[in-house]
Amino acid sequence: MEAIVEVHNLNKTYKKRKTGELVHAVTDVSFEVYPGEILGLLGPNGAGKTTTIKMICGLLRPDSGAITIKGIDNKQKRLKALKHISAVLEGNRNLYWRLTVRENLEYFAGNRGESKREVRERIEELLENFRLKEKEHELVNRLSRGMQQKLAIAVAMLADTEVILLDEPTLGIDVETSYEIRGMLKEIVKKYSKTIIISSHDMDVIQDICERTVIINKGKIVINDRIENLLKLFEVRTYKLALGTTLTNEQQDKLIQIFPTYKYEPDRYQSSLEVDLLGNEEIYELFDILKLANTPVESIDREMVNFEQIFMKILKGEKGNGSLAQSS
Ligand SMILES: Nc1ncnc2c1ncn2[C@@H]1O[C@H](COP(=O)(O)OP(=O)(O)OP(=O)(O)O)[C@@H](O)[C@H]1O
Repeated sequence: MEAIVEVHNLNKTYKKRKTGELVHAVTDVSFEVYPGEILGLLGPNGAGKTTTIKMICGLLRPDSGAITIKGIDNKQKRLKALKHISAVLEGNRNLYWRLTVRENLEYFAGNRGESKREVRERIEELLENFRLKEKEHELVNRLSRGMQQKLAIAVAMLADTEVILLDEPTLGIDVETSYEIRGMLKEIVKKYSKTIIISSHDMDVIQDICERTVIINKGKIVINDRIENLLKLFEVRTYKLALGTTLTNEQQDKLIQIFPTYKYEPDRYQSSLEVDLLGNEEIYELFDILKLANTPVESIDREMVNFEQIFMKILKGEKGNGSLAQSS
């Protein structure tokens, strides 16, 4: 499948106004986005997500590198390329605060050359899809942040572009509306065959709605992979065991060889032992060690690693189990 957005070796440096110091906001960033995909740009604050999004939607000029949208270079044929993209940027909701929900939709639909009936139908559909119908006559400045964000996305949908860029769409929004927006985005992609690039520092949001994520840290891509693969790559299970007695020195020597990160708290009546296991085989090695002194196991609890822990490991530069993470 051909990519709909291609980003090649982007670089952007800012100069701090006060000190003149250079900030390398984006360094050699390359990735592709495929039609129908929701791609997550994930990274901590200051990672370079907004800068990347602004370069893709033509609001910032890269120092070097290229961006193509549907094969059109956005430097050489800027307007033609940008016709395929709409964006909702964080903190800048592109809405008229003194107009109502419906009036905003009517205003932004106004200059698209559609007939009045077509415009009315589109607006009705968006009001329904974004569950804004009951607030259609409310002034935007009276709406909650979550409602404003839903309207901003609905306005972006009016342009009917294939690609939609969303910068931190759930930031500062209550949990319920955040879930509602996530659900809507999934629906939009399916129903209207859209491609979405979404930036967030929230692992939960990315894991919930994206199939693939590009993780950025300090302006550089550290990983570009399917979330499912990342979960497999870092599949570590922590086993917590309650033991009926203490471990012998020989058992502890063996443990440190096989499970270097193990945690042990001895207690005459009930000791606790925590080990991280990568593969299924290792559990047998653990039982072999316990058998050496016939240590009774009173209970076992298992915890799976979650995407948030994986994200932290990736930021710390860990490579996962066995196969190396790719970074392009
Ligand atoms: N106009 C600017 N002038 C100077 N430095 C800037 C400017 N805009 C961004 N930066 C710096 O560039 C780096 C990347 O910022 P960017 O906003 O792209 O990151 P981000 O991942 O979107 O983070 P956040 O979630 O905090 O917005 C940061 O160190 C930021 O301080």
